[in-house]
Amino acid sequence: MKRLNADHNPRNKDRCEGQELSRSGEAAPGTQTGPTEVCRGPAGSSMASVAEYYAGKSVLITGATGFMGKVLVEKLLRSCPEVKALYILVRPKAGQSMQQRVNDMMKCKLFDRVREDNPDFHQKIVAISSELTQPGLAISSQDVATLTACINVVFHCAATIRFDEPLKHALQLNVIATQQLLGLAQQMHHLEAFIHVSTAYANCNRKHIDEVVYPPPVEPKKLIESLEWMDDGMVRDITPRLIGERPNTYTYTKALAEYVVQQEQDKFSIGIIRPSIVGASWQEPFPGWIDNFNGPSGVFIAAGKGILRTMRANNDAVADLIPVDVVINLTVAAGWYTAVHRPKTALVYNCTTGGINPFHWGEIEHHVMSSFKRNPLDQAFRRPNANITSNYLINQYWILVSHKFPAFIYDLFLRLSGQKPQMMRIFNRLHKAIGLLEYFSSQDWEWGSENISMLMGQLTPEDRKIFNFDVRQLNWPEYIENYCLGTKKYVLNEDMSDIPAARQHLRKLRNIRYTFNTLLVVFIWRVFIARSQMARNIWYFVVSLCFKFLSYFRASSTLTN
Ligand SMILES: CCCCCCCCCCCCCCCCCCCC(=O)SCCNC(=O)CCNC(=O)[C@H](O)C(C)(C)COP(=O)(O)OP(=O)(O)OC[C@H]1O[C@@H](n2cnc3c(N)ncnc32)[C@H](O)[C@@H]1OP(=O)(O)O
Ligand SMILES: NC(=O)C1=CN([C@@H]2O[C@H](COP(=O)(O)OP(=O)(O)OC[C@H]3O[C@@H](n4cnc5c(N)ncnc54)[C@H](OP(=O)(O)O)[C@@H]3O)[C@@H](O)[C@H]2O)C=CC1
Repeated sequence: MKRLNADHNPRNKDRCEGQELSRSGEAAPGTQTGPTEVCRGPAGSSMASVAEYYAGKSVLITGATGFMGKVLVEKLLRSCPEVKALYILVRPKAGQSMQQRVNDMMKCKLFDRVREDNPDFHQKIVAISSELTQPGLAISSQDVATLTACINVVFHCAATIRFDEPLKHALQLNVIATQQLLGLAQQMHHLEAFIHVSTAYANCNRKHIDEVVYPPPVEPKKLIESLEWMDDGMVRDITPRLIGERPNTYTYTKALAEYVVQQEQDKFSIGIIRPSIVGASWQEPFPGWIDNFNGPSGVFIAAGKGILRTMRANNDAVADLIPVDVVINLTVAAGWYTAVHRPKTALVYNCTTGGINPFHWGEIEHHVMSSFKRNPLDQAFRRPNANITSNYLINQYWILVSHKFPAFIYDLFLRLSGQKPQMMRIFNRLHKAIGLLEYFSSQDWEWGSENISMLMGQLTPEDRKIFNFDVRQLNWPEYIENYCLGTKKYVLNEDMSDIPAARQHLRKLRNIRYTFNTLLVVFIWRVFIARSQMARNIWYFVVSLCFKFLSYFRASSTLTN
């Protein structure tokens, strides 16, 4: 297995150095001039603003139907209205044709602001049928000809982000499809920038992660060749050995993908975006937009519904959440910078919050819980009251008491009333999902961010507002509040006017709990205390001790007064 030497990947900052941001958030003076020796030299439009650059350009986007891809499409259409066309690679899925899927996507609320500005925005979107796991990405030769003739910028967002993906499939999509897309990009006559979306956790086996492509855990070509002849069982058996310290095939294959992208840096200008845990939008197109259960969103929802009551996480570890609009603003700006300044080597951007505006899992827990108490989700199973702990045994205890026991009682009730039990099944799925997330919520990482600072320094003051990725301005409590409301409105499609009824439901649940606790005390009394002389003696002893303490404290407080 050939291993690459880290020294062969000199740090980007040495070659394309920018200036650090001043504390006020403004770029230091003089940063408008792009780096010189480190770049191929600015292209003709070097002084153009971001929107001016994209005017008249044709852009190719993979993963446009996904969470981040949709936000990217929306942002380009809204903030770069003169963009010529957005070519999106889409596959038919779940019985829907490619075109149906694109039509549905454009009807989505996310596009309301674009629709207001330009009701004909759909004319700029050109859907190309493509299944990324197929040879040649399953793009027709006619479409290949169109793309190679007109594309100026490529944004590669598509990936499998599942943490339980079998290695072969993750490799096929995250690495081989990326290689194929790079092959297509090489044929593009007018390509100015190739932007690859990676993850900040691609190198989560390291504690400090700089903005460099690290040597891959294995030479991708060799791994692809080896896995080709192995059956699924064999691959499953060797996967833990291959991924080593990484927690899943996702982070492993994303690390390999970065390497295959970097290998092409001599052929065209490349940018690699590494977001951390992408959450709901902060500001754009409106606060709190989110459309899936991935990452923390599913955890927040499960906690808001009163299903999740305990989870293993470190209260003091940094929760490196990054709003989706911040990631997309940075991505669009990086596309502009890469095309205009043409850096000689692939520039990596660690798009994270931890080093700049840290917030911790303990604080997230507090704000999520208080937000869902103020604005409850509909039909909660129990009152939202989740706690995180880093202690394995304490977590197991609460799983038993607060998850399994209520699930058992509820399923018993369902069975007795002739319905199908379901709660235990829901908890089993939830435990599997949170088990896969615990790795990320139990520790923290440090990320370098020199290229982010450099990029911010390159933007005009106006572009810094339009493509804002300065997370120092992020107010976490406000963001978390909007995030929780966003899960209610956009993921669960719950009506905000039903909040009073949801609050009433929580009051009902509280009363049920009080009644249940009272009945439990009476039951314990009847079974143990009323029936056994010894239990009664212990009970009287404890009660008299309490009285003695009380009268002692009362007497001593009267004396001191
Ligand atoms: C205690 C409360 C207070 C909160 C404070 C503490 C919070 C700690 C949170 C910690 C979060 C840490 C997050 C770390 C993330 C690291 C990110 C690395 C960054 C990235 O680059 S990748 C993006 C992240 N990727 C993911 O999150 C994917 C993870 N998901 C999976 O791998 C699979 O979905 C999973 C979990 C294995 C489940 O697989 P499966 O059982 O096969 O289910 P499906 O995925 O097919 O889903 C079926 C169906 O269910 C919906 N769904 C999924 N998850 C949930 C959920 N949690 N709750 C409810 N419903 C859920 C899913 O949307 C599907 O619905 P369909 O309608 O599409 O069928
Ligand atoms: N979400 C997060 O927290 C983070 C995400 N990232 C990275 O951001 C990128 C986007 O992630 P996100 O938007 O959240 O992911 P999603 O799962 O929401 O979107 C994935 C996209 O890839 C497409 N895709 C998947 N498989 C295929 C295929 N075989 N052929 C064609 N298209 C396919 C999906 O299309 P379809 O709709 O047809 O399934 C979808 O458009 C990824 O590269 C991910 O690694 C990085 C850090 C964090």
